[in-house]
Amino acid sequence: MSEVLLDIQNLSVDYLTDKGAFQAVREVSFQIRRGELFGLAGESGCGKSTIAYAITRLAKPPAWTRGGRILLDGQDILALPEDELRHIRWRKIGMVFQSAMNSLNPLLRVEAQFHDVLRLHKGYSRAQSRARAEDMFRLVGIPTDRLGHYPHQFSGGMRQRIVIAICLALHPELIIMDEPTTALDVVVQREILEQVVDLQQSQGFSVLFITHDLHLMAQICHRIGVMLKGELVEVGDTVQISTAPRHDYTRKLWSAIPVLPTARHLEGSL
Ligand SMILES: Nc1ncnc2c1ncn2[C@@H]1O[C@H](COP(=O)(O)OP(=O)(O)OP(=O)(O)O)[C@@H](O)[C@H]1O
Repeated sequence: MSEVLLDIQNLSVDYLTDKGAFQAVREVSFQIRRGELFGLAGESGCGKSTIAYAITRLAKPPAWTRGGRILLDGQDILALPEDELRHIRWRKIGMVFQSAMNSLNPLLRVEAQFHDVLRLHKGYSRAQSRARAEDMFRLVGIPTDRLGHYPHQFSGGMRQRIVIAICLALHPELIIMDEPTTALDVVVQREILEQVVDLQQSQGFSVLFITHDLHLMAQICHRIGVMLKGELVEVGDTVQISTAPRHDYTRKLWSAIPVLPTARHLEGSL
């Protein structure tokens, strides 16, 4: 079994509102191993994104991480000073969110956006950034002569691939994908996720994949955690979660889906 990359221990996050503290995440613990695709499932509002933001420490008030530890490679992210955190964000943890394709700067050619990130985090020259950007474009299947184009010259699916490519350019150990393809049509969604699985296998990074779509999740993840109202009610191998769920709520989630999944059984590949 591979070593643990991310170890979340008893994580609790509140939102401090006028009416008092709302406990959005309560005592959640799970681990993600190196090279593992881990899915976090559960209905809207159960706390999935709150966990994603807590891991990156991008959560802003009124969110308040009340307790717990988030160890990345044994280092507690919650205890790090802000300047050290900046090194970890993007370099060690990459993020692709639902609206990521709109996070590209519309006024800058894509090549320049690669350079901004690579200069800032790796000190790359323009030529080094260009070479890395070309590699990344090849990796996500976009012709390299399109690096000089502006974001609006690409389709939504291609823009999302570009965001993934920029994220991968920094070689992160963990990529958090929060509903990364929800805004795209089903065919493009599938193509991108298949590509993420291929990239994950060739590059070896770990993924925390967040979606309300359990069916989709079961097709790409090795293990799945199921959340209900701020608590993690079940964690298991994808095959177990899809064929023999232990918790009533997991069964309920499956029964809400018309077809049973063909779970991707990747046990042993980790
Ligand atoms: N800024 C905020 N202030 C108060 N409550 C919030 C805030 N942000 C989120 N919440 C509440 O925290 C809970 C968890 O929200 P979160 O976005 O983490 O859920 P989620 O599972 O990711 O849902 P979705 O799939 O809809 O994004 C929800 O009940 C939400 O209403």
